[in-house]
Amino acid sequence: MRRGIIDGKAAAAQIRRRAAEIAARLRDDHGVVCGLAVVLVGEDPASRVYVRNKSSQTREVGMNSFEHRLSADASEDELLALIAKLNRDAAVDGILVQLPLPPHMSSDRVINAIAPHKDVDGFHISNVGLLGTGQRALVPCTPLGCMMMLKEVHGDLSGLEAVIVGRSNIVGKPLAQLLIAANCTVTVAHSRTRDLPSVCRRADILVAAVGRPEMIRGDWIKPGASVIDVGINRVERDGKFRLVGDVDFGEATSVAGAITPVPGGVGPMTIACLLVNTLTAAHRARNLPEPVGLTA
Ligand SMILES: Nc1nc2c(c(=O)[nH]1)N[C@@H](CN(C=O)c1ccc(C(=O)N[C@@H](CCC(=O)O)C(=O)O)cc1)CN2
Repeated sequence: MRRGIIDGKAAAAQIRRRAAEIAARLRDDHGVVCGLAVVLVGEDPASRVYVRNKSSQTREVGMNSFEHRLSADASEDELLALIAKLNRDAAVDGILVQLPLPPHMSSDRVINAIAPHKDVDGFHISNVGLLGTGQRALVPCTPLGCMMMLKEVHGDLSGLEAVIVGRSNIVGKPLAQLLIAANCTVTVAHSRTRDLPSVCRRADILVAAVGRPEMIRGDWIKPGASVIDVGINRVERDGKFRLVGDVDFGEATSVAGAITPVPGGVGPMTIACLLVNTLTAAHRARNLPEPVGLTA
């Protein structure tokens, strides 16, 4: 087991280097330039940053990036028409609609309109079902990044006790499926869990994905446990804004065996895994053998 602070930025950079090699091989050996379409609806400042980063990193690894922006008052039908066009576009291997969507749109309807084989977020109901039944799926990027980091720390996860705090569709639930598939014993805790601190203390792997700044305290952590902090919370301290996770990092570092920081932990891995999923989708669409050394 590797101990200490898990450097998500460095791990993501390494994945991008490997993604660039694979994209180059696709281009040189098969004449295919992979394409990722990213759709942003509205002007949410954080979403704009994430979309910009996704597009620039896509281009950096040698893939095509197609950015589509709709105004916040665009209709759901307009968005569905754009998705239908991208589904038909042979230059587009992956489609991603940045979340959250404005309140007048149904994210379920929108996500389920994406062709499942281009759903590089892994949110389409078909990919959710495939993952849940242990079949080949496109896997949501944040959970995929968490698994890569955990495998780097532990190697084999078999038999380990994992506690995930948070039951969202995009992190908690898919990560639970991946950890089960890796032979962990998995508990998904949430806001109604009784005596959350003692549930957390059971964990060899503790994942915090609740969106509550520094909720997980040092004395909730089993000594030596691996702590994966998925939270990204913007808080004001002494008149300045800063990012903190769902884990009290200062308290947790002296107890945990390994821990992801915020920023610089899970976040960068999310975007790197999007590139991985786009390459995976491009290989599967052409019945090419999937590249080795990319997934968890
Ligand atoms: N369609 C999707 N929408 C959203 C997803 C997603 O996976 N697919 N996840 C989040 C946002 N997100 C990617 O889209 C994302 C969030 C954070 C980071 C990141 O690198 N964070 C940095 C800090 C950045 C900052 O300064 O604000 C870090 O943790 O180091 C990347 C991607 C919701 N929407």
